[in-house]
Amino acid sequence: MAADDLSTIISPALFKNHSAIMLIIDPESGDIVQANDAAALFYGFNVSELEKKSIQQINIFTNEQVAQERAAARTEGRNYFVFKHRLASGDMRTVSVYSTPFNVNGKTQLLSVIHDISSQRSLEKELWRYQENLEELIRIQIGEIEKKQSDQLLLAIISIALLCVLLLILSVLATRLRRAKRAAQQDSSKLQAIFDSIDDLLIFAEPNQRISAANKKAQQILTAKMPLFGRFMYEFEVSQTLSSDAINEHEYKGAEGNFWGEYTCTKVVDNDARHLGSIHFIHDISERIATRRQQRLASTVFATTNEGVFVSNGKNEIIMVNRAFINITGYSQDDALGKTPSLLNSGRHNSEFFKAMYLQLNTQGQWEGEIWNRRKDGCIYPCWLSIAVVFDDTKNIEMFVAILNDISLRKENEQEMWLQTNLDTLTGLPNRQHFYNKVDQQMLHAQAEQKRLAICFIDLDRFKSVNDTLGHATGDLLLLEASKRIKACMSSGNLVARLGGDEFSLLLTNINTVNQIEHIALKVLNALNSPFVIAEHEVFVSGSMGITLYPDDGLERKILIRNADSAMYKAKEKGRNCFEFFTPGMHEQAQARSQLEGALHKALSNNEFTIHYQPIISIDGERLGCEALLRWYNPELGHVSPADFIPICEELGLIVPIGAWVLREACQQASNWCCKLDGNFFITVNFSSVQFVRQNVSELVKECLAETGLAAECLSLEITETVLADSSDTTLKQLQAIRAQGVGLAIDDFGTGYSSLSYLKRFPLTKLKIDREFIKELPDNTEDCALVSAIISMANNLKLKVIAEGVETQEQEDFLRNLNCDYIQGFLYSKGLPNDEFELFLEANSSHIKI
Ligand SMILES: Nc1nc2c(ncn2[C@@H]2O[C@H](COP(=O)(O)O[C@H]3[C@@H](O)[C@H](n4cnc5c(=O)[nH]c(N)nc54)O[C@@H]3COP(=O)(O)O)[C@@H](O)[C@H]2O)c(=O)[nH]1
Repeated sequence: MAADDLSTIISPALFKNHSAIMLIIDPESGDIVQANDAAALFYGFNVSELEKKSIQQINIFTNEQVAQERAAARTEGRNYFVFKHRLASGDMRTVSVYSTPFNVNGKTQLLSVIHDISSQRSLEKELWRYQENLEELIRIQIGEIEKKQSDQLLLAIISIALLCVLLLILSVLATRLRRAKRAAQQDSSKLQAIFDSIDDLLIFAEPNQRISAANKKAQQILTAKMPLFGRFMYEFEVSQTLSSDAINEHEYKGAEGNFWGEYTCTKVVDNDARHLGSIHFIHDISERIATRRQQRLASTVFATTNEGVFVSNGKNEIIMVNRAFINITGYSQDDALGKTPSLLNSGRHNSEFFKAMYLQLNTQGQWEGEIWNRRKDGCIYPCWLSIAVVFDDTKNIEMFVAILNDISLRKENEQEMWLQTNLDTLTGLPNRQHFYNKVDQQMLHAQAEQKRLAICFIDLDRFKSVNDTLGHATGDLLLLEASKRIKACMSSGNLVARLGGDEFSLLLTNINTVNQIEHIALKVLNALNSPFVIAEHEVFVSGSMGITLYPDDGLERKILIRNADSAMYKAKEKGRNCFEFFTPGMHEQAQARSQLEGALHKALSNNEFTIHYQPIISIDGERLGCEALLRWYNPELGHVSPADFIPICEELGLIVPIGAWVLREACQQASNWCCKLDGNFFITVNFSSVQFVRQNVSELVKECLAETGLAAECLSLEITETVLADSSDTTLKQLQAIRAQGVGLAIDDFGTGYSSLSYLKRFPLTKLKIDREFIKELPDNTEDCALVSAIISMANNLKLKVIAEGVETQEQEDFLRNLNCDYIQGFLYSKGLPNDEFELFLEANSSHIKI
């Protein structure tokens, strides 16, 4: 390493005045940069002359000789060189030169210290010459001595010498052989090292393809730990397409599975052109082949996938689109290339949307989401877009790869599914599930906003009758119309749902005052109370509404729903067509109803029913009959009025078995009494419209008459107008079949339902019962008087017998007698009586009766 500058080696003064010959030489040019006084003295030039010369002008060695000397010094481990320098006088001097490098302004220079070793060399030569002479002299003397030795000894010596020479030659030969062998081994190792450093498979195979040499890579790849030598090249070929002299791509069997190689084969021949074998060179291209396959696969996928793919460059200009992209967007390749993806912009998303998208692409390298795009034809469609950013080595965006899926169909299906799950198919209103979800959602909102909600349950009054009598199709139309009316009463933000059957519910939000709720409730009830014209029928229904408030009445949806239900039942109890706000007591009532329902299910099998018989007496007192009235006594509930439990039996369908039981029992009793009164007796049995819809009443009647032996003429069925309102042929046929048996048909509660005079003509009726509502205020209420009078006169015209029920006073009886009413039924004579009591009544009154 060079010293920093000359002064670190020697001071300028010391250099100048030192007795040693010193030169500073530029090693690149050989120029003598500086010489000291001792140098000037030695070379015979003054200092300035010396400093204009180059060392080559002084050193008489040629460049080759200088190089040889440098090499000799290196080999001998010398730190000096021996050169021959020419002096100004022309004399030659053998010098030893010690050179030390140092830096001047970053440039290396040499400080050379020169010793004149000419005299030392000549002395050495002299000494050598003397030595040689001495040795020669000794050799001559020895030769003379030897000459004097005997011939035998000479011969022996010669023999031994010859032997030694021979041994020497042999040993030299052996040494040379060893060296040659070692050299050969070294050469072989070097060659092997070179071969092994090659990262491809290099195999030498004999003409018969037998492998005789291979590099490390070939060994590793082809057989791993097993020896490769002795195996044949063809053992590793997968196909027989190996070409002997062309670069080709082939598949090979490797130790760890097949691999692909680029194959080259070179024939090796000797000087006589004899084929010695071949060098097989295999470059592993498995990765290239895999990449190529992947690229092929990717381009096939790109071309054939159903997902639209487009690629844009760093400037976001589209540079590639696939077929699916063209199909989805309607833009051809020419339309799209060079444009930015804003070509697809639908205008549905604001700039914030795209800002967020590109921010995520820049920071996270990918974005995906739902987006609305516009096709070339202008149509807007939803897609699922996935964009991936490809960054270059300097982390700049090189391209965007976007995959576009048209999800219109999926959306439609989702929408369809959503509709099916959340909307009522008949009315299109939100269904129960959707309503519950909305309640949950609005409760959270109301809680956060400190607002009040109202949940209103609406049950259509008498809907069941309409459904049972006019049929389900009409019932459906009624529900549809009712839903429209309710909806029309709602302001935005409020929700109407159909919970099922004839139950609707309202979710009123942003409620500030109870008045607001009452206003809406009245509006809805009024809308429902107006007549409906459904399939040419004028139908009258109304609504009963239960209202509960959040958070006042409960904090949980389940509780609020239960409250609204209880309040709705209360409204029903209060006479329908009204609304009720929930009160805590209602819950107990709802529980009571549930208890009632449970008990009703077991009442028949528990023999809890009995029948009371209420006398019906002809106005002239000559004929006697009775109405069978069902009574229920439950050990826990006590006596329950039929007005309470019959509607529930109808709702639950229990009226069918219970009604059949009543008919059988009544016929049985009436059969006895008929016998006693010699056939001059009749009994009326109530039948609900539900019974006509759910069973064949005519058949039931036939069976009961047959079983009990009651004459058909002694039996009348009391049916309500709802039975007649059923326009279906089945009911009519049943009624005709009943009449055909000789059984009478009385229309009950006339004037309260869908009173239509056409019923009276159309159906084979025999009696008409005026409802006690019209009798109650006789004879004071002139309107009722006129009505009852008209009903009796009309019935007379139609040849129908008239029974006035609910007659409690003599005045009422007198009024009815004057109108020629046929029969009287009411507390004036008797309430409904148990079996034995009715028999007593019969006994007491039969003497008045004409037999
Ligand atoms: N489908 C069936 N319905 C039945 C059956 N048994 C009874 N019912 C119906 O239940 C309703 C209530 O009946 P009930 O409480 O028995 O009342 C009846 C009479 O007690 C009552 N009535 C009779 N006279 C008077 C009276 O002077 N004043 C007065 N306040 N009430 C009186 O009227 C009821 C009979 O009415 P109706 O049937 O319309 O003739 C009732 O609708 C029954 O029909 C059954 O087995 N099946």
